Amino acid sequence: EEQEEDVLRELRLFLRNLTERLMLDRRFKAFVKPVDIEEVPDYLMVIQKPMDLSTLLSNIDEHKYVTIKEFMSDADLIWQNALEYNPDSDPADRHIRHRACALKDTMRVIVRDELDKDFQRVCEEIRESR
Ligand SMILES: CC(=O)c1nc(NC(=O)[C@H]2CNCCN2)sc1-c1cc(O)cc(O)c1
Repeated sequence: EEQEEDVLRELRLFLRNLTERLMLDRRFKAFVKPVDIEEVPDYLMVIQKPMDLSTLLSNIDEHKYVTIKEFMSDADLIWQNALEYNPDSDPADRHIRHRACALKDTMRVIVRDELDKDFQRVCEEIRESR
C-alpha cells in the first residue's frame, strides 16, 4: 500500500546517494561504466555477470531493489569481478585489486553507518510479503 511505496522510495534515495558518492570517488573510476569489450576483448570469457556503478543506478530507477541485500548482491559483483579478472602479481592487476577492495570496504561502511537497521527490516518484510 501507500506506506510501503513511501519506504521503497526512501530506500531508492539512499541507494542513489550511495551509488553517486561512489561514482564521484576517483579510486573507483574503472567501475563507473560497463567494461568496454573493445578495450578488454576476453572480459566476457572470464566474467559471467558484468556489473558497474552506472548499471546499478539504472537498476535503482527501474525499481529492481526492494532490500539492501538485493542491491548489495549486484554491487558486490563489481569488486568480485575485478578480483577475478585481475588475479596476477602484475602491478596493474594489484592496483585494480586494491581499488576493488576499497570499493567493497567503502560500501559496507556507508551501509553500516548510514542505513537504519529497523528500516532495513521493514524493507525485508515488504519483500517477504510480495
Ligand atoms: C574494470 C576491470 O576489471 C579492469 N581490469 C583490467 N585489467 C587489466 O587491464 C589487466 C589484466 N591482467 C593483465 C594486465 N592488465 S583493465 C579494467 C578496466 C579499467 C577501466 O578503466 C575501464 C574498463 O572498461 C576496464
